[in-house]
Amino acid sequence: MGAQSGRGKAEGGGTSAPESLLLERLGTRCIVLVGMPGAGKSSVGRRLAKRLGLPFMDADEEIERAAGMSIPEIFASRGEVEFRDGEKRVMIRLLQGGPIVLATGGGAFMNADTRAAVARLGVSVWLSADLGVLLRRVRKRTDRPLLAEGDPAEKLARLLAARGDTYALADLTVESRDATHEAVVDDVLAALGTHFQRKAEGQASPAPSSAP
Ligand SMILES: Nc1ncnc2c1ncn2[C@@H]1O[C@H](COP(=O)(O)OP(=O)(O)O)[C@@H](O)[C@H]1O
Ligand SMILES: O=C(O)C1=C[C@@H](OP(=O)(O)O)[C@@H](O)[C@H](O)C1
Ligand SMILES: [Mg+2]
Repeated sequence: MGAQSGRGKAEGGGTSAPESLLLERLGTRCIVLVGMPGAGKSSVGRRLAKRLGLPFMDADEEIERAAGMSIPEIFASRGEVEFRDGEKRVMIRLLQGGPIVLATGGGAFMNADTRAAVARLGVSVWLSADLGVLLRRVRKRTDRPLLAEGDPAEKLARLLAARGDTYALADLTVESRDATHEAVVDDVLAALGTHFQRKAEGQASPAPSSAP
């Protein structure tokens, strides 16, 4: 047994010092991954959680579990409005269970109530990616109702144009580049580390004097 402690398990068993510090600074907040379909929220999120030794939750899976149906079935039988309603409820419930890594569905962060809950209970990370990368990735699966009909490239472009400014409200932006999942996990960890370090330094520095 090494001398290291904590929940995060680095390769080889222990917890690396930066990851322990990150967990300490995260406290009970959730790491919330937002962004377009194909950004890697689910697959990168799962690996990120493993690296930190945190539970991983995928809002889409929880919605499916609660409804007893797949997402395409929910869209087909109940419609998108009801899906979004359930999504908001599930997001707020999951956010209350931190610390976890939470992968959202691509539309979840568009809801203002959900964004307010994320701001209160989480640190949000926009996994951004260019359209070419997204398109290659979403072509691997056909269970996204919003991309099911018509030209997926055009649909993705329209979704990104409508949502990009809102995703940019996230606390952090990390490019979900065309590299391995683990490389993107490294980038997310680095961005979180810098974010918490800056916050810690901000709290430690004295208030600026208003004296002339
Ligand atoms: N960095 C990456 N490298 C290689 N493949 C990736 C990467 N990120 C995501 N993918 C793949 O792209 C597809 C969509 O990823 P997923 O995690 O489901 O995205 P999201 O949940 O954001 O829609 C999956 O097949 C996933 O393995
Ligand atoms: O962008 C969206 O509105 C959606 C994205 C999907 O999740 P992923 O982003 O994980 O594909 C899923 O929530 C649903 O099909 C709607
Ligand atoms: Mg997903």
